[in-house]
Amino acid sequence: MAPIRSTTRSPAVSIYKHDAALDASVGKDGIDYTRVNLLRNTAVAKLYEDALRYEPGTSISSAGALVTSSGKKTGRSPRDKRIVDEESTTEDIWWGPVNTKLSEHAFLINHERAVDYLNTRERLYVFDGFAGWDPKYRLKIRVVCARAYHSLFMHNMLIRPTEEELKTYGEPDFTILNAGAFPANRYTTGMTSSTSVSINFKLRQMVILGTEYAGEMKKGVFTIMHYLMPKAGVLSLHSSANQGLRGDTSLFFGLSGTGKTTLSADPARALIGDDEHVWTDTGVFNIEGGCYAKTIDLSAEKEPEIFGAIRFGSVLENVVFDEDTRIVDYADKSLTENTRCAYPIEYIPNALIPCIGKHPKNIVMLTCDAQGVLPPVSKLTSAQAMYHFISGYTSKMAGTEDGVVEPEATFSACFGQPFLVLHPTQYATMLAQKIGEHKADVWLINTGWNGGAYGTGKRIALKYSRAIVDAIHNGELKNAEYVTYPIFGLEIPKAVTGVPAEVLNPATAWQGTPATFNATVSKLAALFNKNFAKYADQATEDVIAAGPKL
Ligand SMILES: Nc1ncnc2c1ncn2[C@@H]1O[C@H](COP(=O)(O)OP(=O)(O)OP(=O)(O)O)[C@@H](O)[C@H]1O
Ligand SMILES: O=C([O-])CC(=O)C(=O)O
Ligand SMILES: [Ca+2]
Ligand SMILES: [Mn+2]
Repeated sequence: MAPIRSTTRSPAVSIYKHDAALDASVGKDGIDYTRVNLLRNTAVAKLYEDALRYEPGTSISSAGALVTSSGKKTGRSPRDKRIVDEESTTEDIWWGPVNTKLSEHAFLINHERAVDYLNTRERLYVFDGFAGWDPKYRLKIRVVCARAYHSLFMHNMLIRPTEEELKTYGEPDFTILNAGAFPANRYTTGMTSSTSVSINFKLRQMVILGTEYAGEMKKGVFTIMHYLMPKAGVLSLHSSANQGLRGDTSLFFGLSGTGKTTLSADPARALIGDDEHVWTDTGVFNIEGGCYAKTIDLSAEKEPEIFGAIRFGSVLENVVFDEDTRIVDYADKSLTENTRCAYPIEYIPNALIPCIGKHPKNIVMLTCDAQGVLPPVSKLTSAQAMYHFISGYTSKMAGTEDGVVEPEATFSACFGQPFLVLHPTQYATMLAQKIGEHKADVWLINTGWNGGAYGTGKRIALKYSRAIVDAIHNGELKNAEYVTYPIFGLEIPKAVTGVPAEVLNPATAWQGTPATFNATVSKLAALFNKNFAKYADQATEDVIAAGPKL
């Protein structure tokens, strides 16, 4: 294997300014690229063989997917995420709720720990890929890791280079050093546990210690894009996207578990991407080359596209299967509720490749309301759209984040607070401008509870949420009659084809007493108001007025 370091740099990246002096030092990322057993962009079959041979807990499912174990951590660890405080970015970063400072020195300690671990492995995997389908904004991402599982995961999730692109790849723009099987030193200044996920924008590196959950790499790339894209004047989004036959694009925003992946896989529409996009002056592009679907309770009947994407090449995490038949039991939550599958986007039959769409016509904000009081669908004014985007209300579902065991009301700005690098209002301002310019319609869909709160009511049927999405796409809802939902001031359609009318209004759907209903509405409205108070000094009058009125 030839050394993969070279001094050439492909011209694809125009938005990321490289400093020659800094590049020279970054080039020395500590990894010995001349070593033996350095496996770069290795064949999928070979990664299967290595994972099966060297990584305990690895199997092949009856469908041919690689079943892997992510070890102790089966979800992300947001409390262990750090961003390096250094002069070139410190003024830009939204320090506070999600971005915690790490000193440059502490980063170097973590970095050295990761490098020493990686360099002393028997085998080392390198995957060179891209983030971003639009060549103008594309980043070259290198992933260095010790597990074949992690390399295959990123092979699926990043955009896979052609042979030609690999030959001329040159230096990466960003490198992820994943030494997840090895812990951070808890006595390093700034560490609060043995898990550490840290990003250094100056050195263009991310270091992972003490967690083997593969989603950290994927969401690390997203965090990097959430910094670089707005700096380049374009808007990064925690959303899925698809496109109808007439080229009409829809975005589906939503926090984890709200239905981005599920609802964007639609046989009538081409899939642009399931989780991370960027809205530019020319349209929308996917950041990723693959999808990462939740598989809990997955069935071929309800989610045929996703079920069918689970085959040779897919990485299936933390699922339980029958010892004899190797058939996966998707209902089994014994390892985690956050069971997942990562597959290349082309495993979805109607994926749009390259994954670039036109300007969005419809924008859906997904929320999974475990209180059961937000309507299954409502049409938002532009002020309401801003209010709900900045609020980012949902109930965190069990599993995706370490420590969450049952639905928990949360406000996650821009429907993706854990991944924001700049202040939420910076993304919101860009979104408002784009919605106005392209006259997109905005909808709020509650894919959560209906008829009562978590514990008494139940989650709204997927077929109803799909019928609502269809009614948005075929124009039925744009021309529907609406009633105003009190307190929240939301416009609810009186009828939607395929959905029982009583389900559409939380008041008529409610199975409990009117008193518990009113109390639940008031409780949630108060939570909204309390949360929004922190943005009040930055929001305009009409946006503030778009919130609930108690
Ligand atoms: N009415 C519904 N609408 C959408 N999804 C539903 C509904 N009812 C149940 N579900 C389930 O909820 C889950 C939605 O998860 P999905 O993978 O789409 O989340 P996501 O928004 O893509 O999150 P992440 O950002 O973590 O990937 C799926 O397991 C799906 O089967
Ligand atoms: O990052 C993950 O593990 C999955 C995901 O997409 C999210 O949480 O938004
Ligand atoms: Ca998803
Ligand atoms: Mn996501």
